[in-house]
Amino acid sequence: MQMPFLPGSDAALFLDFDGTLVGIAETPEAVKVPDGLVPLLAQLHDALDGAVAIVSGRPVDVLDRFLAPLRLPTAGEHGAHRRDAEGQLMERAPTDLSEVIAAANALANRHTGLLVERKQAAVALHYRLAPELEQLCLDTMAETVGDRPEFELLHGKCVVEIKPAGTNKGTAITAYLKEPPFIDRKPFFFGDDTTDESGFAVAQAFGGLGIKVGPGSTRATARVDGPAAVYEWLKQAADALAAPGTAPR
Ligand SMILES: O=P(O)(O)OC[C@H]1O[C@H](O[C@H]2O[C@H](CO)[C@@H](O)[C@H](O)[C@H]2O)[C@H](O)[C@@H](O)[C@@H]1O
Repeated sequence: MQMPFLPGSDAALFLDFDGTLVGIAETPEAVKVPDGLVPLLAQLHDALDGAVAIVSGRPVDVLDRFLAPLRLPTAGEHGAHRRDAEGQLMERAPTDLSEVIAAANALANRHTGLLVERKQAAVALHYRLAPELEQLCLDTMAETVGDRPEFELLHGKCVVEIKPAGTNKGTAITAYLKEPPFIDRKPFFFGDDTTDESGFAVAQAFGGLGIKVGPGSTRATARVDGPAAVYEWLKQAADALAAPGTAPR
C-alpha cells in the first residue's frame, strides 16, 4: 500500500468529515474539530485556488456549523446536496421519507441506545451505543426500503442509512471535477468508511489518489492511520505549497 505523496499546485483535495477530519465519537454531535484544522483548510483552499471540498454523509449546514467560519465547497448527504465553488447549492428533488422515519423511530422507541438522525434527503439509524442491535437495525431498514428504486441502503460505521438512489460520493466528486476550479486537477480523496469507496474509484479514474483512513479493505491505493495522520499530511501539504519555488499552476 502506497503512502500518499504530497500534492502539487495542480491538486484538488476532497475530504470526508467523520473519521477523516474528526475522530469518531459516541454520538454525531459529540465530535471535536481539532484546534487548527479550520485555518489549515482555509490556507489550503487559498493555496489551491479554491480546489478543496468536503464530501460527507452529513448535511451541508451541519458541516458549515462544525467548520465555521469557513464555507468550503461541500457535498452533503452522500452527494444528494452539493454546494459548488461559487456558493450555489444544488439539491435533489425531495423524496418522501415519512415511512422510513416512522420505521426508524418505532425501532428507536422500543430499544434503548438507538439514535435516529433525520437529515433533509436521508435518515440515519445509529447503533453505536447498542452494537448488539446491528442486525435488527439492518433488517428493519432493509425491509423499509424493500424493492423501492428511489432509495438505497448504506451500512456505515455503526449506522444504517437510507438515502436517495443515484447519488453518492463518487458522483459528487465527478461533478466537481467538471467545474472550475477543480477541472483538470489531480484529485486526492481521503475517506475512512465503506461509503467512501465510490469516491476512491473516481479520484483514481481521474488520475489521482484514493487514500483510506484507518484499517479495512479498500480499493484506495494509499492509506494513512487515522485523523491525526490526515491532519499531519494536510499540514505538510500546506507547508510544501507555501514553500518558495513551488510553481503556481
Ligand atoms: O461521510 P462522513 O463525513 O464520514 O459521515 C458519515 C456519517 O457520519 C456521522 O456518523 C458517524 O460519526 C458519528 C460521530 O463520530 C458516530 O457517532 C457514528 O457512529 C458514525 O456513523 C453522521 O452522524 C452521519 O450522518 C454521516 O452519514
